[in-house]
Amino acid sequence: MAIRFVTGNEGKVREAREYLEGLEPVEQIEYDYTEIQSDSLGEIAAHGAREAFEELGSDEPVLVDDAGLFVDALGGFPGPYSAYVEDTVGVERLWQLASEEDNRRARFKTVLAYADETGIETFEGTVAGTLVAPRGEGGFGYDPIFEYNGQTMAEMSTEEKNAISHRGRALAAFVEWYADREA
Ligand SMILES: O=c1[nH]c(=O)c2ncn([C@@H]3O[C@H](COP(=O)(O)OP(=O)(O)OP(=O)(O)O)[C@@H](O)[C@H]3O)c2[nH]1
Ligand SMILES: [Mg+2]
Repeated sequence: MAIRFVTGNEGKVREAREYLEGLEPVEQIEYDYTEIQSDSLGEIAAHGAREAFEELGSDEPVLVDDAGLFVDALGGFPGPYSAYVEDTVGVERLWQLASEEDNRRARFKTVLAYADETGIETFEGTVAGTLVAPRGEGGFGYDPIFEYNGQTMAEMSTEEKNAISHRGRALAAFVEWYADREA
C-alpha cells in the first residue's frame, strides 16, 4: 500500500523515495498538520502523524518527518526550531554564529512517525558532524554547512547522503520494522 509522506519539503521526499524504492511507493501530501511546540522531535512528529492520519481519511498509512540541527556549542540550538531559523536568519548566518566557537560539532536528527489504523510508531536517526563554511550544490536546508567525513551533505549524491544521514538511519530503522511486520 502506498505511503503518504506528509511534508512540504521535496528534499525529504526525494530521500525517502530513493530509500524506499522497491518497498512501497511514496506519495507526497502537502497537508499542514499542527507542529506542536516541544523540545522533542518525536512528540512533534507523532502528534503530526496522528492528526494527519485522522484528518486525511482513507486507510493509507501516513509518514511524518520532523528534523533538526543541534549545535553543541550553542546548547543544541536551533534544534526543533531549525525550520524557523532557516526561514528567518538563514543557513549562512547560523554558520557565522557557529564559526565564532572553537567547538563546531553538531548533530542532525530526524524522527519519522508512521501512522496507520493500528497506531503510531516512531523511528529515530542521528548523525554527528562538523559545521563548516558552505560547500556544495546538492541536498537542501543546512546540508552545505554540515560536514561528515570530509564532505558536506550538499556534496553527496542522494544515495551517499542516505547511507550516512540522520534520515537514512531513521529510514533503515523503519524498513527493518516494516519488513518484520509484513512477514
Ligand atoms: O541540512 C539539512 N539536511 C537534512 O537532511 C534536513 N532535513 C531537514 N532539514 C532542515 O531542518 C529543518 C527541519 O524542519 P522540519 O522538520 O519542520 O521540516 P520542513 O519544515 O522543511 O518540512 P515539513 O516536513 O515540516 O513540511 C528545516 O529547516 C529543513 O530545511 C535539513 N537540513
Ligand atoms: Mg516544518
